[in-house]
Amino acid sequence: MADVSVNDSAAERVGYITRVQSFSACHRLHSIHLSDEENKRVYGKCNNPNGHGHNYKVEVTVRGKIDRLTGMVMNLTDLKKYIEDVIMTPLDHKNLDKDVPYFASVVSTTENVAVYIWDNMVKVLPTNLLYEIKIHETDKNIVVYRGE
Ligand SMILES: Nc1nc2c(c(=O)[nH]1)N=C([C@H](O)[C@H](O)COP(=O)(O)OP(=O)(O)OP(=O)(O)O)CN2
Ligand SMILES: [Zn+2]
Repeated sequence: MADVSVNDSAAERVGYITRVQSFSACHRLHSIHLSDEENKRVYGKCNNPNGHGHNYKVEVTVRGKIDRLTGMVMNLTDLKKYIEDVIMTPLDHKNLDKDVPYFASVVSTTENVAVYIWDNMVKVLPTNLLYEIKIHETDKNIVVYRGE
């Protein structure tokens, strides 16, 4: 009798799975490549030396074959652990510009936060699995990075 517990379709199925994680951090938009005047003009209120905070919401999406035996693209419990190591430990309740060495020379826009998370997530995930980092900086400001 056929084993009905596995997906025995001949076609290979590809799935996208996402885990959402929130973290809180403060920052100031300030580029070391611009003068003080240019920084004020480009970043406006976000260049205020006192900085400001966000409750960031990050969506980490992986894309891959749905394993016929396990029924998973990858185990979400493993993804949760990677997110803890790559996002929560270095970024949560931190001053991005002062506490995260990467942002000493890279301006902490949400685009660059997404690149930072991407670059560190690809180091720990199985090859070619990471598909997208989406960050909700505020309810209205959303950034997507796909490694391009
Ligand atoms: N391309 C980018 N532009 C801006 C970024 C960024 O990361 N990438 N960041 C900021 C500021 O840091 C700040 O987050 C924006 O704050 P604000 O405009 O106040 O946010 P809202 O749009 O949600 O505020 P509302 O006043 O409710 O519209 C600026 N630009
Ligand atoms: Zn900001």
